[in-house]
Amino acid sequence: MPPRPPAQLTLALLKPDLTANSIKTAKVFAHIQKNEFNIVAQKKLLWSKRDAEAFYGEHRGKFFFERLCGYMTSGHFHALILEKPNAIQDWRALIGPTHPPRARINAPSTLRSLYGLTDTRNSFHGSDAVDTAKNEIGFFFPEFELDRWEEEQKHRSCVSDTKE
Ligand SMILES: Nc1nc2c(ncn2[C@@H]2O[C@H](COP(=O)(O)OP(=O)(O)OP(=O)(O)O)[C@@H](O)[C@H]2O)c(=O)[nH]1
Ligand SMILES: Nc1ncnc2c1ncn2[C@@H]1O[C@H](COP(=O)(O)OP(=O)(O)O)[C@@H](O)[C@H]1O
Ligand SMILES: [Mg+2]
Repeated sequence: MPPRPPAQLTLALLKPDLTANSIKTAKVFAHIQKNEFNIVAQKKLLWSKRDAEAFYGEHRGKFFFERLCGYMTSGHFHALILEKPNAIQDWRALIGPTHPPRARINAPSTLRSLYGLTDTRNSFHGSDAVDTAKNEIGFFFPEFELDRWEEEQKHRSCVSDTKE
């Protein structure tokens, strides 16, 4: 049996438009389970404008920054830590390209094509790299012990290696 690739964590958001619709939210959690993501932690929260501007600081000054912050403070939303091998890449692939109208043409089975409304109101977020994921997990889950999780991964891979 080939050794199981190491697990990875990513930060996922189900944005306010989606979270406001409990039927669509339930369908998205079913997609998460079907795609074998383990939900390591989750919380439902409401952002202040300050929170939104801090999280999306890389986009300050872009034409859509104000509408993005307005959107992200328009209601409660779910933040999740998802775990699986290649979690970052797999979650980005599942949610699809940033702009739902284009996703409906180029990536019709992705979550943003299925549930996204407009370029800004695209219903999902996923960390775009390992360092981003680490920062974003710390932003939403400062209480999560990332170092301890990484130690546990090392231990799991040692145990599975000795079983080979
Ligand atoms: N490059 C550029 N694109 C723009 C600008 N204004 C709007 N857009 C794009 O056109 C899309 C639709 O613009 P709007 O009609 O204002 O926004 P909307 O349809 O309410 O959709 P969102 O605001 O994106 O939720 C935006 O999502 C942007 O992608 C702009 O000033 N410059
Ligand atoms: N051209 C755009 N027009 C409207 N909103 C945008 C545009 N580009 C990005 N956004 C909004 O800003 C968020 C962050 O942008 P970005 O990091 O580039 O995309 P992603 O969320 O796919 O990583 C997007 O999820 C979307 O809500
Ligand atoms: Mg991004």
